[in-house]
Order: sequence, then C-alpha cells, then structure tokens
Amino acid sequence: MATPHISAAKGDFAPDVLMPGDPRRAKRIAETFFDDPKLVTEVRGILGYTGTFNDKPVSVIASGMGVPSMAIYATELARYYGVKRIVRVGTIGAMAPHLKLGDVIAASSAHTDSAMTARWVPGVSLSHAPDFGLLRKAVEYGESSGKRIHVGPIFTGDSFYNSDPSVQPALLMHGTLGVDMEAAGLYALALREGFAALMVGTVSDLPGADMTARERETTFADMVSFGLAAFQ
Ligand SMILES: O=P(O)(O)O[C@H]1O[C@H](CO)[C@@H](O)[C@H]1O
Ligand SMILES: O=c1cc[nH]c(=O)[nH]1
Repeated sequence: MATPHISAAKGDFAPDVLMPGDPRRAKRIAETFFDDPKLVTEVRGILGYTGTFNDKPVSVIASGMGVPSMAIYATELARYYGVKRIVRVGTIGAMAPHLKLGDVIAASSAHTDSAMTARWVPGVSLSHAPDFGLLRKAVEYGESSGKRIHVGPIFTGDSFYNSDPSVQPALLMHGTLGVDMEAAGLYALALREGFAALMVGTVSDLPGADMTARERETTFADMVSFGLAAFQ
C-alpha cells in the first residue's frame, strides 16, 4: 500500500515517528540514533526511515516546510500507516530575549495565523496544544539528564518572509518563546486524526545571529534526545 506522497508498504512505519522539516535531518537522525535504519520512502525527496531505538521500533520522516506540507505527511501516516505518536523535531526562530542559539524548546501551545484550522469550528479559535503524556516525558528527561528545555508557547507562521512586523512584539508580550511553521497544524491534526503530538525545537535564529544551513542540518542531537525520550 502506498499513498500519493509515501511509497512505503503497510507496516513499514513504526507507531512512533520523529518529524523534522528537512529530509537531510531525517537521514542524519536515522543514521545517528537508530539501530539498523532502513529507508522506507523517498517520494519527492521526502526521506523516511525505520529502525530501532532502545530495541523499540521508531521511524523518522521529513515534513517539508509549512503547515500544508506537514499536514499531508501527518495525515497519511495516521490514516494509512497506523502511526500513533508524532514528535516534530524542528528549528525555531527565537523571540524571547533569554534564548540562545542551540537552546531546546518544547511547545506547550502554538498560536498561529495558518488558515488550515481557522474554519474547522465556525466562530471558534481552536487551541493548539501537545499531548500531555509526550510533553511530560520530555520534561522528565530534562530533569533526569540535566539537559535544559524551555517549555512555553510558540507561534506557527505561514510566512518565513514578509510577515507583519507588529506581530512579533505583540506575541512576545503574550509570552511567546519563538516561531516555527508547522507545530500548530500538527497539534490540530493530532486531535482530528487521532494521534498524539509534540513539538520539540532547537533555536536556530536569533535577532543578529543565525545558524548556517549546515548547522541547521547538524545541530539536532539534544532535541532528538528529548523527542526519543518522549516515546519511552
Ligand atoms: O527546520 P524545520 O524543521 O524545517 O523548521 C523550520 O525551518 C523551516 C524554515 O526555515 C520551517 O519548516 C520551520 O518550521
Ligand atoms: O520558522 C522559522 C524557523 C526557524 N527560524 C525562523 O526564523 N523561523
């Protein structure tokens, strides 16, 4: 069984899936963290792998960038491959001034200007929040390992460029830690499609300091450890 966007056979994906935006980050995660990783799909260059971690099956597949792309993969994984838990392992642009490059954030909620969920319940702004069990496991891993994780709201934007400049100060005033382009959509889809979701991210951009493309691809070990710990 394949879907329009995933060529894997039924059973090729584990119930637990890590989901970075970048296909090359997916490959690195599989090669670095998984035992016996196998490529299970590469349609459109969106790489997906399944292996084991701590003797349990686990998969990783890229989402591409933005809510619409992520939504295709998350929906097909849940509907056709029986995926039960998805942890996004992404990069985040910092808004809060106390954050530094490389810091790890778990999104306890995600505000959004994405149109995808805006009309799902007419007249209502839906809350976009993670699965409590996944978030709790990630936080517990931080406590037991001594690795720091910032927990708080982020903003999922539809635009990487040309967003309204007044939005970021207003979001910061309301406690928003940073910005990505998928988390809110993932949280909303999780409720609709019946899987559990969490977003863990690495700060890759600060006002005045950005990671290179290479650093974005490679600076991921801590957030992946948090993501894998959430599944344990
Ligand atoms: O690094 P990834 O996981 O792709 O995440 C962030 O990076 C991309 C923008 O550069 C968007 O997808 C954003 O959410
Ligand atoms: O969406 C994103 C992700 C990383 N960095 C940004 O500035 N924006």
